[in-house]
Amino acid sequence: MRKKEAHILIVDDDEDILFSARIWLKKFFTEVSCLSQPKNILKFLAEHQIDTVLLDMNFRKGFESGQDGLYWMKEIKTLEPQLPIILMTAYGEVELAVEALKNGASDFILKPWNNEKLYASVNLAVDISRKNKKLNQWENVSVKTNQYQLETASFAMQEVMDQITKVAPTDANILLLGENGTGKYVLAEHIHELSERKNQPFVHIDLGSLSENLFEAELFGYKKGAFTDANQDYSGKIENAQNGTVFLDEIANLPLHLQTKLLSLIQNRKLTRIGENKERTLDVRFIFATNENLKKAVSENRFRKDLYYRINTVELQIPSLRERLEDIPTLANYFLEKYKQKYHKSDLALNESLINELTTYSWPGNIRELDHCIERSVILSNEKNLKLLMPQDEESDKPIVNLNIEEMEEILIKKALKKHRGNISLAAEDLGLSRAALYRRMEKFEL
Ligand SMILES: Nc1ncnc2c1ncn2[C@@H]1O[C@H](COP(=O)(O)OP(=O)(O)OP(=O)(O)O)[C@@H](O)[C@H]1O
Repeated sequence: MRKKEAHILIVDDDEDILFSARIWLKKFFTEVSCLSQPKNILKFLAEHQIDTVLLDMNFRKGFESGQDGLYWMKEIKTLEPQLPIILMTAYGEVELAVEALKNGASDFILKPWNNEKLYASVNLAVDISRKNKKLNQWENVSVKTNQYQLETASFAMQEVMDQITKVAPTDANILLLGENGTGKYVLAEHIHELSERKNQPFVHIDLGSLSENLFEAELFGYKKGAFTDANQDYSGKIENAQNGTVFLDEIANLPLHLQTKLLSLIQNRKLTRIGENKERTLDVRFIFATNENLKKAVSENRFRKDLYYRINTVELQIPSLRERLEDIPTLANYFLEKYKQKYHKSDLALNESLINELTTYSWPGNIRELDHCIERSVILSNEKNLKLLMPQDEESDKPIVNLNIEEMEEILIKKALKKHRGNISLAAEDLGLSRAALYRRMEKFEL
């Protein structure tokens, strides 16, 4: 079995526990570190990218109240609020478990543990940690890509992957075009991993999920006093990617005046923070993405032509899922395996008729929608039989080729909004879109 790229930290004063947990977890995860003294946790976290912490609750003999563990958990949460922490104790009290979970523990394990359960708990925490890192768009994220299914049987996708292999090791700017959920982020991260910059930061900046008035400060940084709220010097996200890769997502959302500033930055490789005269030399590789038609944006003067030609040194069109139907079985099985493990339903399987059902749907939300569909189906199926819960779509049995995608998108969005009584978050989740992406579409269809 291929090990998952993740760094697990175990903190316990019992060397035997450290030894046996490490041996077991090393089978599944690439890196497992141990600390016997909790006072060293914060320094360790500051120096390493950790995905999950396994933390003992009692470090002092005679003090078995669990308060030590709760104290250290709070300390960790102050430094890294989203880092999943699994607490361990030999004293199985329900109250303690409840208190730990209430205080933000992602799970609670009793010693001596069952190895399978320990693995399942850590594995789930690692997945959550990755999700958090991705959601936290403004943090430096350095997760590896082997948690994805990148092999493809589709000719169109093979072409994309071939080009990626060629261009990834260079510093060429790359523009990834494709609908929402086609895997542009996944591919950007893959490109970074194939490049010489792989051990440097990979910084994802999503211009679709940020308010426009934060763009400049967040991208370029500022000097203390540059504007009312600038209480201290602040390095922008682009600067934070020094020596690494910046993935600038939803680039079409960048307003014209910042397009000019970005163009100058890409051309001159010099960055000036807001309110500063000093130029800082920048060494980063840029990857851009959008689901908009940039050529159209250029023709409508919403996007600078010179910037467009600067960012599309290599332009890759990522096919939608309905254009790569041959990948649906592999992707669906990949997600099924993931969720079988997560929800402890090892007997579920996809048969031919279920695969057929999957391939006759049009997947407007692409891989993200397929992912959610399989997760929902696993959760709601009984232990033995997988029942597919396809996205609600009366149109799904019509031949795909004759359908107008735009119209279908609109129908689906209306349905999702109706189903969830206008709740944007739930509708977006159901559709496999981000909230920002759903808002953009609602604007487009004037809903
Ligand atoms: N090759 C893949 N293997 C496994 N999961 C994938 C793959 N490609 C995409 N996914 C999953 O599908 C979802 C959408 O992928 P991603 O965020 O990369 O798409 P995107 O094109 O950047 O979407 P958006 O434009 O909405 O931001 C994610 O949950 C991602 O993990």
